[in-house]
Amino acid sequence: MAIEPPFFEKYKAILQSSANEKEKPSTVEGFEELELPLIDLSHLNLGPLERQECIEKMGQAAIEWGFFQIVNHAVPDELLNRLKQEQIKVFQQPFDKKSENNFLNLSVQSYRWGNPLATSLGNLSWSEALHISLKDISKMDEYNKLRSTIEEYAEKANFLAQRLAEYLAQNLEIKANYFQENCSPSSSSLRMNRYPPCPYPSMMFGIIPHTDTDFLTIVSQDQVGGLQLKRNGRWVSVKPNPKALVVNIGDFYQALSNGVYKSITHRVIANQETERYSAAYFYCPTYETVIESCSKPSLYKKFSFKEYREQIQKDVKATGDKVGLSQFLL
Ligand SMILES: O=C(O)CCC(=O)C(=O)O
Ligand SMILES: [Fe+2]
Repeated sequence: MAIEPPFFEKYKAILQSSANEKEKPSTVEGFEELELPLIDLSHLNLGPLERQECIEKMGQAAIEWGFFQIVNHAVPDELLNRLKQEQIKVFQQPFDKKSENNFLNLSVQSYRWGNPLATSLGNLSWSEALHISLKDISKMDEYNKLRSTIEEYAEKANFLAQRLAEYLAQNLEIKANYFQENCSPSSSSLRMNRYPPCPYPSMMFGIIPHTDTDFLTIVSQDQVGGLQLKRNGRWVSVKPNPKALVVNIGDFYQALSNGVYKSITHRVIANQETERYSAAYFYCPTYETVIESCSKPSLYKKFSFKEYREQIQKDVKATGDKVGLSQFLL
């Protein structure tokens, strides 16, 4: 039975009606490949000077790039490899099974593919994902070793995300226990992405341009590449580093830091030959948490995670896109 989602059937009409359009998404230019600022977390344990330098470097990357990569992050390679192997196994299931409502006993829409609301070439995406809200993890089926591996990974990722969020807070006027008070291991989520080879890499994305709805995201990616971020108005490719995890600032940290840290638009380009896997851990507060700028005058209205999500749902329905933080500008 076929494992691939029926991308072609779904996108056929858009592809045909756009066949003569000049306006194609710019997915295959010769993109510059850049190495993200590299933060060696082992420097945090060297001495007070090295520690301060490391924290400042992280803050500077969050200001100037909204992205950085970390090494010596204490998540064992063995665990990351195991997560990827389990991820491969689950995506190799037949499409009919993956798209069942109670697949793995997860909530509806945990398994996602393509862009269900796509109306034009610019918002077609050629990927599938398992988006797991970690509050649902205890009821998830084990399925090989998937659930227990996710549990193990989520614990490490949560610990790491909290530390990163707290170090970043030290450069700003954010209370030391802010994240401890507002985030819990079950308020975050893990999104496992699979990007199958795409026969139309010049016409569509792996994931369309977006910012992340969270404080920060930790991404583990394989060596295929394809992640791009918008930097100074241009798309640049992130050079994969087998030793590093990628970290990016999300909308909530941008709001909390009053625009100092940047939630940068990023995307994944499609690849004609090679399948790609990634896993993104979204470090989020509880739904009720109200996010408010840490300094005055505030750029943004205060909002709860719940309100933010509802606004996204409204905007996606109306415009096909999430709009995001600009909806909350004062
Ligand atoms: O696959 C990647 O490298 C990034 C994925 C991503 O941006 C996301 O899941 O939000
Ligand atoms: Fe993302």
